[in-house]
Amino acid sequence: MEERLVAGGASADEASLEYSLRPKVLQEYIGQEQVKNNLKIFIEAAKMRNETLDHVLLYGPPGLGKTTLAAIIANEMGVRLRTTSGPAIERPGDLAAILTALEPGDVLFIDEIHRLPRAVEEVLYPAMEDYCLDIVIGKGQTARSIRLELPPFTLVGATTRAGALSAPLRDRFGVLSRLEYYRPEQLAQIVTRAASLLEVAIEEKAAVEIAKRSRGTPRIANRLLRRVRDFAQVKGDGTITAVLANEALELLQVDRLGLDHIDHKLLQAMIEKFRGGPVGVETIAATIGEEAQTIEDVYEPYLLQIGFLQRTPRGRIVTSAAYRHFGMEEPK
Ligand SMILES: Nc1ncnc2c1ncn2[C@@H]1O[C@H](COP(=O)(O)OP(=O)(O)OP(=O)(O)O)[C@@H](O)[C@H]1O
Ligand SMILES: [Mg+2]
Repeated sequence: MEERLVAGGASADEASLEYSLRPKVLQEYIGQEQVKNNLKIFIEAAKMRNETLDHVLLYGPPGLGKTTLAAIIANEMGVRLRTTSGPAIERPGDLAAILTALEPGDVLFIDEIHRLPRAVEEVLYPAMEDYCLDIVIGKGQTARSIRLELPPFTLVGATTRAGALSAPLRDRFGVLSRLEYYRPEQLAQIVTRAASLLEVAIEEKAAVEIAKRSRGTPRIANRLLRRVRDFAQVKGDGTITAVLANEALELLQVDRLGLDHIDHKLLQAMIEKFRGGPVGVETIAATIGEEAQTIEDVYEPYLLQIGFLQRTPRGRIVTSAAYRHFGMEEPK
């Protein structure tokens, strides 16, 4: 897969910068009103009762703020955050080590929780339900199981693929929160906030322009902002004006809906080779030389979201809106 400016996932060198732009409290977290309001109530109630917060599952596309929210939850609860991820926990023993090191009330954040091995998942069930750990000691005839008490803790799981989570695991979360793509006006607010943290002046119209091209995703908004800032520093006096923003985004080849050359390639292949479909994902994948899974997980969600693609039992269809965007005639 090639590197994309409008990819939802984080690039390798982005982590530390993202960290500095992360809101630390719910109040600073823009958008996702429903998720925020729910969490606010659960957090307040748990604090009033002096209990740990119920386990929380955060799911939604990459870059929408799951990791950010996990840190906010720990912060608002006034407890420590321990972070790990599904692929990092290979054996039940790895999880046991993490769980027994927790202190009462801690938030344990497991990113990409759908990638936990099944054997590890099974250790997690009683830990989530009863704060205990069943471990087997010895082998064969002499093997026996002992039960270890754990401190009460809150598990916050994050996943981009809620469907890939097993039902028993999903059922053990008390709070399930789905993050939605952000509206342009919310993204403009996020851009303005990030600009002030980066200490760069930006015109409101420029923030709106960046927001429109950010595919509903704060991570992309912040990334475009940094690229436009570089441009404004070199070409202007440092202030990001609407004119400079537009010029930069044009050069970066992100169109006014945030589509890049990969989206264009995919849609155009469907239009030119298959008269706009219906065409199966496997066939599209073979045509543009990509994995079907990548198309489903990475390329397609935003195109479906803005109504440029439609999913049907017979395959994907390019919609009239997409034809209009490219200024192309739709076949009868
Ligand atoms: N609601 C928000 N308000 C302001 N900034 C946000 C918000 N949500 C996300 N961001 C910004 O977007 C960036 C990406 O967010 P985050 O890393 O939390 O996404 P994620 O959902 O965990 O992505 P992934 O699925 O790749 O792990 C962060 O640096 C943060 O600054
Ligand atoms: Mg994350």
